[in-house]
Amino acid sequence: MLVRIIGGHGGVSPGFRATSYLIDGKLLLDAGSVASGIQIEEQSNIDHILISHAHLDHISDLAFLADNCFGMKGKPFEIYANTPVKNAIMTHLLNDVIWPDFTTLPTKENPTLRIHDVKPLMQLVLGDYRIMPIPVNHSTGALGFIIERKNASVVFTQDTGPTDEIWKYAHEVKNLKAIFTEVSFPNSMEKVATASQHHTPATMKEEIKKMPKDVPIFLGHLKPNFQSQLFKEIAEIGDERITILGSGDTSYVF
Ligand SMILES: Nc1ncnc2c1ncn2[C@@H]1O[C@@H]2COP(=O)(O)O[C@H]2[C@H]1O
Repeated sequence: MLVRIIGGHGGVSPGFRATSYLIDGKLLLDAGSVASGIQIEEQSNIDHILISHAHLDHISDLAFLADNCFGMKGKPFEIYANTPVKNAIMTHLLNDVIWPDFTTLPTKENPTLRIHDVKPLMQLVLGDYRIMPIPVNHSTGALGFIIERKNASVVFTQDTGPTDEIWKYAHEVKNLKAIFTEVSFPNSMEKVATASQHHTPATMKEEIKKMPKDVPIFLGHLKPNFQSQLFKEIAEIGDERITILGSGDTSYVF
């Protein structure tokens, strides 16, 4: 499984892109930077898109992806989201006011985007991938995913504060190769992190105790304005398994 970090930050600023991870060029995990971060031909090769939650930094590029690839693919981008998240996207983004409803364009029968309901804890099979969507502690309907292909499984919590269920599932997974999760705010901003359901390095240090042992941990969603403080405080966790997602277009093979 090749995981390409198109964008791995918790905000947008020069050098920092919002969350979009591309798996094997075909399966996209969140649409925070897919349109701004990769070429249009690569965008049009994507088959399936998992959306973790409805916050703008995870869905904004659905709009630009649809516009870029309109009429190019010959088939829709198949999007999978929890029902409240799907409803939010349709009501607040693809509502023919903020952006055209690309789930009916160019035609209802053969649209640019098609959004399917994901049921939490019901396994989804998309091509070669088996995907378990698991509720996490973030905004309404937020899901993390455990994705398995052949002999590799990877946990993606996406945005979350301290959470439990996904770690219970992670302990049951065979061939777990990596955990992608988040640290958004420095320790001095723990109140904001708690209010907005995110981690600080201090809360991540506790969270790591719930995770399966000896599995590499990738930390993303750092807020752009707190990079240097976050790098320092994450180093102070003192865990050799940790890699911080950087600003470059980086890929990892599992
Ligand atoms: N209570 C809050 N106080 C300050 N900022 C917040 C609060 N709630 C949400 N936010 C910010 O709004 C952002 C929405 O997207 P995120 O969840 O990535 O990160 C969130 C925070 O950066």
